[in-house]
Amino acid sequence: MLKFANAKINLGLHILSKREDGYHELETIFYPVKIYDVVEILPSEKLELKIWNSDLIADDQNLCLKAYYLLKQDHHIDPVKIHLLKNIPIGAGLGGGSSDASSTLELLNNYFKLNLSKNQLKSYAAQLGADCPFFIDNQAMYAQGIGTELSEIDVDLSAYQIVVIKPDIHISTAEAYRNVSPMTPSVNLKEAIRLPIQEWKYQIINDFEISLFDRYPVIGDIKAKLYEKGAIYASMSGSGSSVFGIFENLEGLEELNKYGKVYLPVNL
Ligand SMILES: C[C@](O)(CO)[C@H](O)COP(=O)(O)OP(=O)(O)OC[C@H]1O[C@@H](n2ccc(N)nc2=O)[C@H](O)[C@@H]1O
Ligand SMILES: Nc1ncnc2c1ncn2[C@@H]1O[C@H](COP(=O)(O)OP(=O)(O)OP(=O)(O)O)[C@@H](O)[C@H]1O
Repeated sequence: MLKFANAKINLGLHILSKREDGYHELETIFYPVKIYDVVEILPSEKLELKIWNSDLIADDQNLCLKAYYLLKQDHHIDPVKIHLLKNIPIGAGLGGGSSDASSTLELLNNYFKLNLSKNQLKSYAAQLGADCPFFIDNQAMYAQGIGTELSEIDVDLSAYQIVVIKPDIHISTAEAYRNVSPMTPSVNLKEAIRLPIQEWKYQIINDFEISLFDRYPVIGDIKAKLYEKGAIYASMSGSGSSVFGIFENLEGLEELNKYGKVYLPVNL
């Protein structure tokens, strides 16, 4: 049994306050993008994880195994072999590990016929990471709280092409949060997203950009280059380091590969 685990981008990201537990209250809009890992579950005598195309260590800290152990606490599930083909860059703000975790929950739910509801799966996903529950819905969602309180929002970018550039910079999410200052947003994100996309440039902000562009100027350079190449809207995604641009067409973007790895949408 196999699942293509897509990535996500953040359309706007406001860090509102820091909580007692060290997490941050935020608001953001998650949007799925056509960059995929592949997760496969196979019958096995013993639990095993194999990873391709990545130097990730296949240990118990991997989110695919964390998802397995989490379900095993409550359900009788036999050992399986999990195959993971990585393509979503790590430390990119694209939710790759989170997507793999949620995809593993869904695959195990189907493989062992656990009949878990979407809400039950989202509850398990929230225990694996703040970005994980979104991937159970896997459609444009407005997120609050630490990122796990989700509500549908009407955003449709299917008429556009989303290009992602990943510079050779790994940013840990925790590090990014340690260096960001919560602030009261000057724009209502749910209203701004309803503006014509041509106006998003001035209204829809990722609060991580201020601190991270200062520490890694090349990320800001990539954003500027995407606009130079005709992006209607461009922004760093999540806690970085990747930057995405929304285009009407993909002509003339070859030069972007000197800034990092270019990820073009894959129409499966
Ligand atoms: C930056 C975003 O990608 C925006 O979508 C998410 O907030 C991050 O979600 P994530 O990678 O799933 O984050 P987690 O794995 O849950 O947490 C990693 C670390 O990020 C910090 N963290 C995460 C989410 C949040 N709302 N506040 C935080 O301060 C915490 O230090 C936490 O220990
Ligand atoms: N299956 C996995 N794929 C990628 N990273 C994983 C996985 N399992 C555990 N990790 C760990 O999770 C951390 C973050 O992974 P992930 O790719 O989700 O972060 P990200 O790209 O920064 O996304 P975001 O910050 O938006 O959640 C990495 O440090 C990695 O070591």
